[in-house]
Amino acid sequence: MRDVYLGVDLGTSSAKAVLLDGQGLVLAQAQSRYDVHRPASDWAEQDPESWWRAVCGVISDVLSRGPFRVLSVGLAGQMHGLVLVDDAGLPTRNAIIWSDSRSRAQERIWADRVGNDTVTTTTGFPIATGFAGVSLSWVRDEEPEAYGRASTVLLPKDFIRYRLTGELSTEPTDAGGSLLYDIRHHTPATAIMSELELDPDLFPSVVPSLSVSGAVSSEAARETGLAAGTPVAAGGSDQSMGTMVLGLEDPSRVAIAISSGGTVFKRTARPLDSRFGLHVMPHAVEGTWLAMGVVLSAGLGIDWLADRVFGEQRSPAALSALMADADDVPAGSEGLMFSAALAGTRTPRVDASRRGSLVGLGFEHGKAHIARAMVEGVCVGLDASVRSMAQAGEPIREIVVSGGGARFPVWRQTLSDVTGLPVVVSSDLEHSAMGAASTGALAVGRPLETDFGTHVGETIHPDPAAVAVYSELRSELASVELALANRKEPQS
Ligand SMILES: Nc1ncnc2c1ncn2[C@@H]1O[C@H](COP(=O)(O)OP(=O)(O)O)[C@@H](O)[C@H]1O
Ligand SMILES: O=C(CO)[C@@H](O)[C@H](O)COP(=O)(O)O
Repeated sequence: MRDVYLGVDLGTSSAKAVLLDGQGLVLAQAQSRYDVHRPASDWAEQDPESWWRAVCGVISDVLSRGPFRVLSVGLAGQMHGLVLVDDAGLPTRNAIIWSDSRSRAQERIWADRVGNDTVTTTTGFPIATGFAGVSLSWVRDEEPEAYGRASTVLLPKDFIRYRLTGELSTEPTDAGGSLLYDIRHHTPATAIMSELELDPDLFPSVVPSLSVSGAVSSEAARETGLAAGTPVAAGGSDQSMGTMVLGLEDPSRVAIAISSGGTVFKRTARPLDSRFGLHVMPHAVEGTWLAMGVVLSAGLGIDWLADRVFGEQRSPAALSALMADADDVPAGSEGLMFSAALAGTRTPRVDASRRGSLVGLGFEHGKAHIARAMVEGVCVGLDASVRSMAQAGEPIREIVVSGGGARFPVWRQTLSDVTGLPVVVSSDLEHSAMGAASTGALAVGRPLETDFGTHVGETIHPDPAAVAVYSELRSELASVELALANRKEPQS
C-alpha cells in the first residue's frame, strides 16, 4: 500500500482531487464539474450539497486507483463566497459566490457607514459585491429568515472541511478574502460588523493554514472512502495554495491562473500598498502576504460563449475544439475587440456595474474570432494587474501560468504577447489541489521531498509582431471602456 497525500480544490467550475507521493509525484487525479446558478441577473449561486457530492466523487475516484494509505488531506477553494449554516450545519440558503453582483445597495451602505478606506486598511480588500461580508448584508436585508437561522458564516472550502470533519473553522487566507477579517490584528473585524449590524459571533474560529484542523469523521469516511481519523489540514484559498507549488521563490516571477476567473498573484514579504488597486491578504505561510489582481471572468466567459451563445455542449471536447479554432485566428482577431468584463471589475477598480462589449463585428467574423477576442480581452485585463504589481515595487520578469485554461496554446501565447513577458507553463495545472496536498503534508510534519521550481513545462516567448498588435489593442480597449463608463445602468 503506497503512502500518499490528498489535495482537494473546490474550484468554481469543478472539484478536483490529486494524490501525491512523498516526492510530489501525481499518482492520481480526478475532476467533477458543477454549475453556477444565475436565477436572476447579477446573481451567481452554487448549491453546497452539489459541492459535497462532487468532492465525495473525486475522492472516491482517486482512491479507487489504489491501494493507498492517505496520510493527510489538504483543502483549497474558490475565495470570497458566503455559506451560511444553521445549528445543525445545514445551509440556510444556496452559497452566494464571488462572481455575484446583486448586492450593490449593500455596497453603498458599507461605503456610507464604514467607508472604503477603513475597510481596505482593515481587511486588505475594497468594498465590493461578491465578498462574503457584503453578501451577508444582502441576506440580512433581503432574506431575514435565512439570516436569522444561520449560526455560522463559512467560506466555500470551509463547508467541505465541516462535512469532512465536523469542525466549523476557517484559516487566515480565506478569512482575509471575506471582508469580515482584520488582517492587521488577525481577528474578526468586529468593529466593522457591529457598525453594519452584522453579528460578529457568526464568524468561525480561525486556525493556521499549515495546521491540522480536524480529522475525517466516520460519516465522511463512509461517503468518501477515506479512513476515519485521517488528519485534515486547514489549507487555504485557491491561489494561496497554488503559490506553495508554482516555484515562486524567484521574486521576479508572478503566477497567473486561467481558471473560472483569471488571477494574477504573488507571495510578498510585506503587504502591498492598496493604492495600486490590488487585493492584499495573509498568505498561508505566517508572516508573508499574497497580492492579487483579478479578471472576474476568464474560463467562465469561454464556457458561457460555448454554452449560452454558441449553443454547444460545455464538454471538454467542445471547449478544446473552440480554443483550437481560436488559436488559428491571427493576433488581433481581424479587428474584433472584446472588453471581457462580463461580471464587472474588481482590480484595479471596483465596478460591479461594468459589462463586456464586442466591438468591430463584421461578416468576416465567426465563433473562433469571438472566442479569440475574448481571450485577448481577458489577457489585457490580466496585464493591467501585472503592471500594477510592477508599479507597487514588485519586479516582474516572468510569468508562470496554470489553471484549466493554461492547457490551451491560445491562452499561453496570447498572455505572453499581451504582457511582452516569457510565460513558463507549470507542469502542475491543478496548482491549487497540488498546493493543498503539499500543505497537508507540511501540517503532519512530512514536507514533500521535491523542488516545485523544477515542475515546469515549456517556456513561451512573446512574438514581436503580436506584441505590437496588442499594444494598440490595449489602448483601443481603454478608449472603448472610457466611452462606455458613463453608460446608464439598466434597471433589473
Ligand atoms: N478538462 C477540461 N477540458 C477543457 N477545458 C477545461 C477543462 N477543465 C477546465 N477547463 C477550462 O478551464 C476553466 C476552468 O478552469 P479551472 O482551473 O478548472 O477552474 P476552477 O478552479 O475555477 O474550477 C473552465 O471554465 C474551462 O474553460
Ligand atoms: O475572486 C477570485 C479571486 O479574488 C477568484 O479567482 C476566486 O478565488 C475563484 O477562483 P477560481 O475558481 O477562478 O480559481
